[in-house]
Amino acid sequence: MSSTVSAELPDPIAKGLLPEGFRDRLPPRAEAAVNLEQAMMAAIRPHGYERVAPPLAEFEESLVTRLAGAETQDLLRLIDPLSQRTIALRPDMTAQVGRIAATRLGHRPRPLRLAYAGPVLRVRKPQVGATREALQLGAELIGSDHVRAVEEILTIALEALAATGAKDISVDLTLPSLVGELAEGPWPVADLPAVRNALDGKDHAQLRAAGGTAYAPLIEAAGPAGEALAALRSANMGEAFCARLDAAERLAATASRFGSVSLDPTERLGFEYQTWAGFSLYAGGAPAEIGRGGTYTIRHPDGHEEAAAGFSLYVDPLVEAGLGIGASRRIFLPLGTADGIAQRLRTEGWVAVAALFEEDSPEANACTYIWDGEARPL
Ligand SMILES: N[C@@H](Cc1c[nH]c[nH+]1)C(=O)O
Repeated sequence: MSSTVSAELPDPIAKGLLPEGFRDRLPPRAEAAVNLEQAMMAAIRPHGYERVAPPLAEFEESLVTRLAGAETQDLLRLIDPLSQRTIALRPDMTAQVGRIAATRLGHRPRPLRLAYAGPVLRVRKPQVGATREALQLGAELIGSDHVRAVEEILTIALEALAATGAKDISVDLTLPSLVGELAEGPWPVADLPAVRNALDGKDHAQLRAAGGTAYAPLIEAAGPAGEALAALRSANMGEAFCARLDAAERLAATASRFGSVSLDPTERLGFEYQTWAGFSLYAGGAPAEIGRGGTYTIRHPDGHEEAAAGFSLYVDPLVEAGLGIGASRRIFLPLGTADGIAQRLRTEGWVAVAALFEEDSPEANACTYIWDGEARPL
């Protein structure tokens, strides 16, 4: 967190008063979070994404089984006294949107474009400094994971981020399913988990020991997108993977309109259910990742699977970067201010605080103007 922000904003976490990782959003953070949510949703809506509002909790199994590849995660579970079944608080809204798309909106033509915003809750903190309760918002395009669908999703995510006033935007691209597909195709290995671990640590010696020497070029091919893609192209993955690299190049080109782009083809942390494409978004001054997205697969009740692409953005890191704090002009109206003045000023965009008692003061109400027949700066 930058020093200017921490000087302006009181400490977000009330230690000991709330469980670890939970917070009260105080002024001006609470308002900033709402402003940022509105700015981002306003950027998403004109692309045709209709809002859905799934519930805060639902049956555990539907949260964990809806998306193919999603690992059983730690969920905050409770027994519902009414149904006597285990329900869980949502850690992420994408699976809920997947459930809605596969069931109640299963009859709607594809692609189906849905947007959402609301709190999510994780049992563990995802990153240093991050909270367990987060305000998540996003958009999901259901019915395709074509590169064009991902280009649309990535563009909207970045437009939404830019709409908050965020500066120094950067995008990390990843290819979450690449290693698994190479293992099933041109580069077979005996112990895939060991190879994945070595790639996570970018550890050449461990990679050799795991029998994954063929994968060494993937460690080198991480960095600025242009160079990383060139390195991947010379890694001899075979014809079948050329189209994948062309697609990654298109995504890099899309993202480069908004900021700097890097590629790490083996990054998988936080991409448990994403398939061929994944991305993380960052902005200057924000202490944590702002969002993530990519392609994934929804399981329908009849067993068939449907491709989708989407993104989620998290509001709190942007608040920590000092964004969303509206510069409202606050005016103090002393006792006896004529009727109608307050209302007029408020419709003109002022925050007008009316005195209740003689001893009320502009200072105590954080006002920088006072009304004395006109708005006078203090
Ligand atoms: N919900 C995912 C991101 C995502 C949305 N759609 C696809 N992926 C997350 O927050 O990490």
